Amino acid sequence: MDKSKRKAIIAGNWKMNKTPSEAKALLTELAPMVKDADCEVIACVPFVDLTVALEATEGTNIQIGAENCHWEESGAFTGEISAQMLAEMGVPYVVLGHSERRQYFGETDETVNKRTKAALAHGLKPIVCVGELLWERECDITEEVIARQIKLDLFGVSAEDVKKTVIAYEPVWAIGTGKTATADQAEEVCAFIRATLAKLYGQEVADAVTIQYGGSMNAGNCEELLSKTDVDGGLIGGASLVAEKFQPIVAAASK
Ligand SMILES: O=C(CO)COP(=O)(O)O
Repeated sequence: MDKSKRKAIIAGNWKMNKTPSEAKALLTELAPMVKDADCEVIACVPFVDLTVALEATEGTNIQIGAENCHWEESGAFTGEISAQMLAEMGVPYVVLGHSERRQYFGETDETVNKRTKAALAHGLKPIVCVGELLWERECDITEEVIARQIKLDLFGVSAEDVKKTVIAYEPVWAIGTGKTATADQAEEVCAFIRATLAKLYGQEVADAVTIQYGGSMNAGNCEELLSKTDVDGGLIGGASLVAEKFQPIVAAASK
């Protein structure tokens, strides 16, 4: 399938940044700057910012996402937020399996899989993050690691649901380090992800899935990264926290 037929998605992942008042200010500033975007624009924000973010973006083309969700609907899981709760709020997207969750909060492929299924069951679109550590790249097992994550994270997810799922390729060594994967490195792995999806679900499904690159994407490097055949968008951390830094990435994806 021609890349132009896939919807490009530029998503900010704010991580643990922005209080509710700061969230409102950023989204209010950003909305007019991206109103003519020819791609999907998403801001994934801390749970406590969701209400204000949904209000501030009402009637705009910015969609809101959460940064995680639990797989149970409710229960004795102190500190957790369920997919059902997010769905009732009207949150359309949720980031799952981010490397920071895997690294610092014990997230495993098994729990990413459970969260992904719960999100889909409640009509949320998951942005499932995969990516290799530096030593895994140096040991030349990047493809092995990525194939394993894709297979386990999507285990038991139907082809129809995979089409609603966004995959974000985020090499862990490129996150917040200022060290970006080259466009060729990003393309190589994003193409490998699509080939893995094709093996599991068939080419038609694989061709329909949006695959993002994430890891120090910014105004200076986004154009080359986004020009690649299998890179359909970006998941952006640092550069999503300032409207003037995020807007050029949206503009590059809209070309
Ligand atoms: O982790 C990321 C997005 O989820 C990338 O973060 P940076 O853009 O800050 O490297």
